[in-house]
Amino acid sequence: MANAEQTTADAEPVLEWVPDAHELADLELLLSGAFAPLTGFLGSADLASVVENGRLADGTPWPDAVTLTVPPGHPVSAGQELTLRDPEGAAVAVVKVTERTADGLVAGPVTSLGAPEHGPFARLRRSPAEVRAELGERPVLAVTMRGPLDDLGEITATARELDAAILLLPLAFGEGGPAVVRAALKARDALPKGTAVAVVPLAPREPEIDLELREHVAAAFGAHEHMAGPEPVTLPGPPHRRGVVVLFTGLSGSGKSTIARGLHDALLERGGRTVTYLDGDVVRRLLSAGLTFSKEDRDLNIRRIGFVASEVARHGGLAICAPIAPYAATRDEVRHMVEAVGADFVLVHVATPLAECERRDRKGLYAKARAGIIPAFTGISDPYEEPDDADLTLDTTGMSVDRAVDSVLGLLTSGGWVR
Ligand SMILES: Nc1ncnc2c1ncn2[C@@H]1O[C@H](COP(=O)(O)OS(=O)(=O)O)[C@@H](OP(=O)(O)O)[C@H]1O
Ligand SMILES: Nc1ncnc2c1ncn2[C@@H]1O[C@H](COP(=O)(O)OP(=O)(O)O)[C@@H](O)[C@H]1O
Repeated sequence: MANAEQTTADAEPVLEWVPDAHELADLELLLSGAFAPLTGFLGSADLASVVENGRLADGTPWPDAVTLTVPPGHPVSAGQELTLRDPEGAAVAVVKVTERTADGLVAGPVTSLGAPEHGPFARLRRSPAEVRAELGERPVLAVTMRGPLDDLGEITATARELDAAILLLPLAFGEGGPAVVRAALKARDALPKGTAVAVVPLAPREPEIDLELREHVAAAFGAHEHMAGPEPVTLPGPPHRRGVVVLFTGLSGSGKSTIARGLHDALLERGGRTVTYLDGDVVRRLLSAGLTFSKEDRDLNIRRIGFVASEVARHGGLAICAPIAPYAATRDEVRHMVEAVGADFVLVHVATPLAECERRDRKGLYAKARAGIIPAFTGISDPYEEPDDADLTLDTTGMSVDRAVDSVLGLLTSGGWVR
């Protein structure tokens, strides 16, 4: 992440940070006025009060912790300005930091550096003030939705009773966001003329808080009445249609690439799934060219592999990767990346013991590592954190390659990913 301290020509340090997707969505709502009366990220007093009794420290009702976390190692402190960037690097806002806590909280009012210009349905992301002006003096019935509306008749009848204009507020966040907006546009066409739509990037919270927050947002958009649309029923597709990433992890020489290649071939022979094998050598030559075997570079290598694999899985593909991936936290990051795109993550630990890997020493690397010619060699002079969350653990000592491949295929078949 490009979170750093940059230096401008006059040597003034520019403090910047890339918030996560949830924080960026909250930021947009703070800037647009949809989170009124909030004008910035909460400090510790407000936070404690909100958590304790659903009110800000001054007693104003507010249901949720709208906060920004910047790791304690970042140089920002109270009294400074922090520029917030989106993941593409565009500066979106400045926080005038009023408080910085030891556990990472950064609080303070935010100022916009320009409205979001792109993203699906950007033109429908209008501010509450714009929408209120458009709807004029009539009472407004706001309907917040996270999925399709199932009872347009009820909405029409309520609006008629109140003599109100209807405002659909699709709460678009993450992968499913565009589908919610499409559902709102479809509903608009079936509702009385004059029904308006404004997209609200409200990240979901736990149900009660979500509902309270929706009330606040609806009120900011000028609603006199608020209806919460039904919760979407999300039926994940069957596993053989879902994307899946199979990550082999283990020491050098444990058998990861041999089994991964065998699995790739077996899946192509069966057919029925699109398969991508991110070969370790190819990755190190292209995607991760120039990276070393330091902890930072190994982590970056694994994140890059995880990113590409999750893009494959996003579109329903099956991705196989076989790096050493020695660190548990980084493997976990990949799991989250994959799950975030609605795909499944399968971890195979090729747990062939070091002694056997060293005995095989296919590339002569262990001998060089022992001789100190290759520094920081996994298992010899660099750590390997054994997984405790593997879906399958294979010690290939005395095992044929076919049997190893069959056990992985068996796992994928029993999980329904392969038929
Ligand atoms: N210092 C050190 N430690 C471990 N491995 C080393 C090192 N230097 C080079 N090699 C060779 O690089 C291969 C491992 O690369 P990976 O990309 O899988 O490693 S990592 O996941 O980023 O840790 C690994 O290949 P495999 O044997 O296929 O695992 C080694 O051949
Ligand atoms: N059951 C098995 N599964 C995988 N590899 C095995 C097995 N039995 C012996 N081997 C041998 O072990 C070596 C593993 O090397 P490789 O697949 O390159 O490991 P890695 O990718 O983990 O570094 C190969 O020479 C392979 O033929």
